Amino acid sequence: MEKQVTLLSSQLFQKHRQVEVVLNRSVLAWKPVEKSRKPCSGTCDSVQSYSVEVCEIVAVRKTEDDDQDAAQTGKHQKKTKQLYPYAFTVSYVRRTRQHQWRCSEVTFHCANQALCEEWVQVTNEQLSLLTNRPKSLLVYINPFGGKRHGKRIYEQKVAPMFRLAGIATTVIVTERANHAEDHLKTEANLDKYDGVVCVGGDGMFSEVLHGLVARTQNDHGVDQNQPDAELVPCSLRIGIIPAGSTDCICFATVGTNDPVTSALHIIVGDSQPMDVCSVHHNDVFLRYSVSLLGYGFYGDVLSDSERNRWLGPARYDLAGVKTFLSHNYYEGTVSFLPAEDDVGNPRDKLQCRSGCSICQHNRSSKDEHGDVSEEKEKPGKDDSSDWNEIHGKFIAINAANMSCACPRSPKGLSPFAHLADGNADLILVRNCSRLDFFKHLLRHTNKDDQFDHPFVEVHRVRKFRFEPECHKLVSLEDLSEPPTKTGYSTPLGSWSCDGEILPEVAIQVSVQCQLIRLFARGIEEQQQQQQQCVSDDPCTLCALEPTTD
Ligand SMILES: CCCCCCCCCCCCC/C=C/[C@@H](O)[C@H](COP(=O)(O)O)NC(=O)CCCCCCCCCCCCCCC
Ligand SMILES: Nc1ncnc2c1ncn2[C@@H]1O[C@H](COP(=O)(O)OP(=O)(O)O)[C@@H](O)[C@H]1O
Ligand SMILES: [Ca+2]
Repeated sequence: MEKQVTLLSSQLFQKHRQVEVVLNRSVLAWKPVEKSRKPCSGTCDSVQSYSVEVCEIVAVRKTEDDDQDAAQTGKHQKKTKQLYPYAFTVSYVRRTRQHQWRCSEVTFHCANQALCEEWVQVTNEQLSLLTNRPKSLLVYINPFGGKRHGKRIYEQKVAPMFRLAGIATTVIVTERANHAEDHLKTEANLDKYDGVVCVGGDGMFSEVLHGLVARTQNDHGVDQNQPDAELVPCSLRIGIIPAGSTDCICFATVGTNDPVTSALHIIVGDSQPMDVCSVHHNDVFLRYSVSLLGYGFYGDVLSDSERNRWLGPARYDLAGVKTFLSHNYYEGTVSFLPAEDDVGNPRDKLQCRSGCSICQHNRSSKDEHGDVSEEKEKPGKDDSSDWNEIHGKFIAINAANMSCACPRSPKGLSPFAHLADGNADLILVRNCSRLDFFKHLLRHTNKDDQFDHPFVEVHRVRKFRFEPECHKLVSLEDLSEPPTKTGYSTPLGSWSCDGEILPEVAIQVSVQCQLIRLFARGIEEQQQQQQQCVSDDPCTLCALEPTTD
């Protein structure tokens, strides 16, 4: 282990007490010089010593007089200011409950100006060594996503933090659907940026995904229409500021749908690789999917919800109840190529968490530059002989490329699916009674296993195909127009692809391992959250107020 060299160590003043403050390359720590009179009285037996990892410092700056005046009104404070007239403030990530992050501040007062400036300078030097942090971002805001708060959320909660962290931004408020996608495909000068941020829901994320992936393939001469084309990974990371209706891509990669938490993950420069499903109809590229490809129930919910967009997120609940009551099923054939044996299975109870070993296992198949290494080329399962085929009548066919955890279903459609393992979980719900289907749906909201029903099966797959049984029904040619997002369901049903209706029902899907990266780190284990107890003010582990003198 690298020996930690102390870069700075001083006795400073914080909250009217003297503290020993130490900075090394990875940690900023401080503790009262006198033995703390009031140790944390919670269960964590933490003494009053605090530490913040340098990689979780948002900014350090000289504290302006105005800030000090506002904070210091009492007699003690005035005395502090006389004795220690110079001060600097460190803003840092503090973990609160349920994976939420907040930006906390601590101010240290110094007796002399040179010392204060040295602290600001040396800490800033350490921050500038963190090369994974974005310096310049291209931001797209959908002003009509979710409850239509996107612009306000960005301006009030996110922009001030980006400014604090010294991140330059170009902000585009979209004026129409596909504005962000078109801009990314053709106009945007991407060399200027370290990442792209979307403010909105899964649909807005999908626009940025399509824009970036298409641009990258174009730049490298890769034809997206070729189902077997080796797609080139995108170099820019994508950040999501959740302001949509479902926000499952944000929720499943960060652990919460909170704009401030997402902004902090962007600022600290997190990186989470993600699989992307490519969807083709014959040899024509249709769309990419990151969250849910759903046929039958979820396709019908989406088709129906589109006509009630004005309802905001509640449109899905209304459409959900209507679709549930109509109780349609669809006949067809699903064929799939199973995942390799060593990547777990959808019921193994191994949740994808920050630093997930199953996803790491696959990371070795793509190096940092996205080149394909031997591992990927090794002879694996043969595409032709290992395909399985299932014919049946299905209420729902869902391909979850990741858990799809969201506020409606905190464990998600497939709780043990992985963000970056190169596979998707294919869930088949066969025709069953309304009551049985209701029981299955209800299990998405509690701890019970939603796959533990005789009419449900689930497979981890690398590729799959679907062919509807259309000969008994109206053929596609008889329909005057293809199914559109304007909302009607056809006798054949339709696929919802991350919240967009696909124009075809017969599709071929292939999981593209780690095609993109997000400004996220996957959901942190509870333990990872608790490690920071000593740095919290107040101590979040004990949920106590800070012990002030
Ligand atoms: C009985 C309660 C059952 C609750 C079941 C909840 C399951 C929720 C799984 C959600 C998976 C979400 C996957 C993500 C999809 C998104 O990409 C996509 C686009 O998002 P965006 O609008 O933010 O752009 N969103 C969606 O497709 C929305 C899916 C929402 C489905 C809600 C279904 C509600 C079902 C209610 C049934 C109630 C039966 C009541 C009987 C009396
Ligand atoms: N300015 C705009 N006007 C209308 N539609 C837009 C605009 N910007 C983006 N969209 C579209 O709105 C749809 C929904 O956006 P999203 O942000 O996902 O919200 P929600 O989660 O409520 O569906 C997306 O399909 C996107 O293409
Ligand atoms: Ca996956």
